[in-house]
Amino acid sequence: MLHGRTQTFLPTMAVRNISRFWEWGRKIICVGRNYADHAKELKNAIPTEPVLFLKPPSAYVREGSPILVPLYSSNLHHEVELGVVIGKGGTAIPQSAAMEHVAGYALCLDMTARDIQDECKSKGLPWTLAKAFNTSCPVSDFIPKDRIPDPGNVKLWLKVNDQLRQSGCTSQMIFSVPYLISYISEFISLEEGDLILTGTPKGVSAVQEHDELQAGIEDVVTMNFKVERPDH
Ligand SMILES: CC(=O)CC(=O)C(=O)O
Ligand SMILES: [Mg+2]
Repeated sequence: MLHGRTQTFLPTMAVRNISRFWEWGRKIICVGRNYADHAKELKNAIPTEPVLFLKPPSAYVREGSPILVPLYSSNLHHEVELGVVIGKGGTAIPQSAAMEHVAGYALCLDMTARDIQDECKSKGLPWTLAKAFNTSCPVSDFIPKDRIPDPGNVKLWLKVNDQLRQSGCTSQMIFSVPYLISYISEFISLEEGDLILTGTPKGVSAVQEHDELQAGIEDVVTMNFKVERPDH
C-alpha cells in the first residue's frame, strides 16, 4: 500500500508497433531538391548528390491536431512528400538490398518556414529553425509496403482550401528510394522506426492560419490538416 492506494506495477517493456512509428522517437531524415522542377522553382542548382537534413521526432503531428505556424515566420510553405518507414536497421546498405529494409510508407508534409530558410541560406547557416520546429512533419497513417509495389511510381497531390497546388510523381525523383537508403546509411546508420522524407515536387506555396490542407497518394491514402497560429 502506498498512501492508502494499492501500488501497481506496469510492464517496463511497452510493445512497439511499426504502424505507429511516429511514437517511437526515431529520427526523420529529409532529402532536399530531389525533384528538378522544384529545385528550379526555388532557383536552386540540380544536385549531383542528395541534400540531407534532419527533423526531430517532436516535429511529428497527426490528423486531428493542427499544423502550427512558428511565431517567427510569415511565410510557411507546404511540401508534400513520400515518406519511407525503415523496418530493419543497417549501415552502408547496398542498393541491391535496400528494399529489404523498408517496412512501409507514409504520406508526409515537410512544412518549411521559407523566409527563415532563405535567411539561413544567405548567411550560410543551418536550416534547423526553418525545417525542424514542432508540427513541421505532418504524417498520414502507416502504409504497409505491399500497398505501394513500386515507390518509384507514386502520384502525390496536395490541395489548399480545395485548390490543387502540388501534383507530382515519384518517377520524377532524381535519386530513387533504394539509392537514398544506400546513400544515407553510409553516413547515418538507419534504425527500425526511422522515416526518410524523399523530397517534394514543384508547386510549393504559402499557407495561412485557418487554411485547410488535404493531401493524398492516388488510390492509397488521403489526409487533412488545419493550419493554426499558436497564441504563445
Ligand atoms: C529547398 C528545400 O526546402 C528542399 C526540400 O525540402 C525539398 O523537398 O526539396
Ligand atoms: Mg522537403
